[in-house]
Amino acid sequence: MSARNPGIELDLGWVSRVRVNHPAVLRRAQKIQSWKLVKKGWQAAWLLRAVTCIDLTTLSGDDTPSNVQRLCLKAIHPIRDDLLKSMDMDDKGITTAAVCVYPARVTDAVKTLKTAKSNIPVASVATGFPAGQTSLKTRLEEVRQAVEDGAREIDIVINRTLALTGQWEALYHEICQFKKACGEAHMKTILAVGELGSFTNVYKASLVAMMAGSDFIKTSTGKETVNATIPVAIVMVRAIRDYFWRTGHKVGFKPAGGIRTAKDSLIWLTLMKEELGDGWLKPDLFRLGASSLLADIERQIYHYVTGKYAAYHELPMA
Ligand SMILES: O=C[C@H](O)COP(=O)(O)O
Repeated sequence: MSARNPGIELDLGWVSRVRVNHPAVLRRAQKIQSWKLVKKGWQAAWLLRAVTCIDLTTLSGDDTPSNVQRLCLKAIHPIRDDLLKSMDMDDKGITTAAVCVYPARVTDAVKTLKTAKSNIPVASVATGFPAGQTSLKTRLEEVRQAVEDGAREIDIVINRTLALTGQWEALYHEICQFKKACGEAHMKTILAVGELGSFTNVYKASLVAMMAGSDFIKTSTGKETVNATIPVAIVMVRAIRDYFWRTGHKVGFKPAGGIRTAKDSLIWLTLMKEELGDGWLKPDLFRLGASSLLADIERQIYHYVTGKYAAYHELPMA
C-alpha cells in the first residue's frame, strides 16, 4: 500500500460548507455508465487489473477454517494458470489485493497465507461490523485483537448514529481512536452510504473520515439494502479529490457490496480513471470489495482466451 494518510485537524468549517448538487451527480453517473467499455485484449488487460484490486471477501455466518483456506488459495491463484499463460501473464505474480474476513477468521487466513508463503495481506472487518452498534470500548478492542492476530488492513464501520445526528466532532474522535488502534495496519473506513440519507451527508462523512486519518474510504458493508452505486461513488471520489487538492494526501477508494460482474468492474475502473486519474487505478489506492466478482471475471477471461464460455467444472475454484 502507498504512504499513509496522516489525517488533519478536524475542519468543521469545511464540513459545514459542503453542498452537493444532486441532479449534477446523477447526470454524471448516467454519462459514465453510458460510455462504451474497452473490448478484446484491452478488456482482458483491464479485467486482470481489476483482479489485482479485489479484496476477496467472505463475510458469512457459516464461514469455517476450510472455506477461508479455500478463499486464500483462490486469492493466490485467482485465474487458471493456462489462461494466464495464453495471455503471457503467467509470470506476473497476479493475485488479488487482499482477503477480507471476519475478526474470528483472521488467524485461519493468516496461517493459510503464511504456509503458502504468500504476502497477500489479510483485511478484517471490525468495530461491530456491519451495524457498529456496540460500545466504543468493544469496538476498539476488536480492532486491537484483529491486528494482534495478524490483520494488516482493518475495515472499520462508522457510527451512523453520529453521522445522522450531525455529531461530526464525535465521529472524528472515534475514527481517530480506531486509527490509533490500527497501528501499522491500514484503515479502510466504511461509511455505509445506504444508511446516510443524503449525498451531502455522504460527502461530509467522507471528509470527516479522511480528516481522521483513513487510508481508504469504503462505500458499504455489503449488508445494507443499498450498497455501492455509481452516483454515491462520484460524491465520495470528489471528496477524495478535494481532500487531496487541499492537503496533498492521497486516500484510496473501495466500493463494496453487490459488485458481481466483470462488466461492473470495468465500469468502476472507468469511473476511477475519469474522476481521479491513472494514479488511482492500482491496489494501493483502489479496491473492489467483493465475494463473488472473481468468478465472473475468470469466466470472461476464459471466453477471451478460448472463444467459449466455461462449463461449471472447468472453473471449479471460481
Ligand atoms: O466488503 C465487502 C462486502 O461485504 C462484499 O459484498 P458482496 O458479498 O455483495 O460482494
